[in-house]
Amino acid sequence: MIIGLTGGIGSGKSAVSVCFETLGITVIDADVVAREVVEPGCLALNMIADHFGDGILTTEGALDRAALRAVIFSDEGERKWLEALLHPLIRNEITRQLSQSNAPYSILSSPLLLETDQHSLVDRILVVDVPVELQIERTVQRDNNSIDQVKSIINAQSSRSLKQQKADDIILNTGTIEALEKEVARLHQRYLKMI
Ligand SMILES: CC(C)(COP(=O)(O)OP(=O)(O)OC[C@H]1O[C@@H](n2cnc3c(N)ncnc32)[C@H](O)[C@@H]1O)[C@@H](O)C(=O)NCCC(=O)NCCS
Ligand SMILES: Nc1ncnc2c1ncn2[C@@H]1O[C@H](COP(=O)(O)OP(=O)(O)OP(=O)(O)O)[C@@H](O)[C@H]1O
Repeated sequence: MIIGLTGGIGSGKSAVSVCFETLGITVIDADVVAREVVEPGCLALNMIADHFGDGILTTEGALDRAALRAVIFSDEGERKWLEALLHPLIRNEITRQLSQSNAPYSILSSPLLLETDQHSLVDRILVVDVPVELQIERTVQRDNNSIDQVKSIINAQSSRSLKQQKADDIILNTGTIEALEKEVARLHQRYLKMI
């Protein structure tokens, strides 16, 4: 069984993932996979440098993630171009990693589970949910980004209400990390019974 974990930027996917990993569950993180497919030497990185120019690379030849983030969240056309290149590669690598899991069930954590065809890889959808104001507050604190930058990323993602509609299970992450751990432990017991 594969559980798709989603939620907007800063909603708490990584925090939830840590709780599941502590319980022995394999978590594949689409953001981590997205980094793997653009490592130096990969064809995708060369294509990104051809398209955006060498200014999108660091002096060491790696992807300048902050520079690309600034470009794609201020220009929808460029974001679509990047997604068309990377999403098929990300999906292939996710599928490969999921097939190697030996855990009782696995989790695919992805901010774009519902926006991409990644949702077809999962059996259930778990949404980690917070009000947009808290999402912005936690992201600004974590990433040291401006409120406007975070808002432009949120605008590129599906709405809170659409995620709630598509969810089989919802974790409301407005409490403490301890409350989150308890909620994950409860869901874990439910999932084990479903296998
Ligand atoms: C633009 C990039 C280089 C910025 O890298 P950075 O290290 O600053 O951020 P990171 O990758 O950790 O992403 C942070 C968050 O941004 C949001 N985000 C990232 N890409 C997208 C996107 N295409 N659309 C909407 N939100 C996105 C997600 O909430 C994600 O969790 C990177 O996010 C990227 O390569 N994005 C395109 C690939 C993609 O769509 N990844 C999402 C997982 S499938
Ligand atoms: N219940 C909580 N109480 C306090 N802080 C929290 C809680 N849950 C998450 N956080 C903090 O909020 C920030 C965002 O959480 P997290 O990184 O897990 O979100 P995410 O959904 O993985 O984000 P992204 O989409 O950017 O990958 C982090 O700094 C995290 O430590």
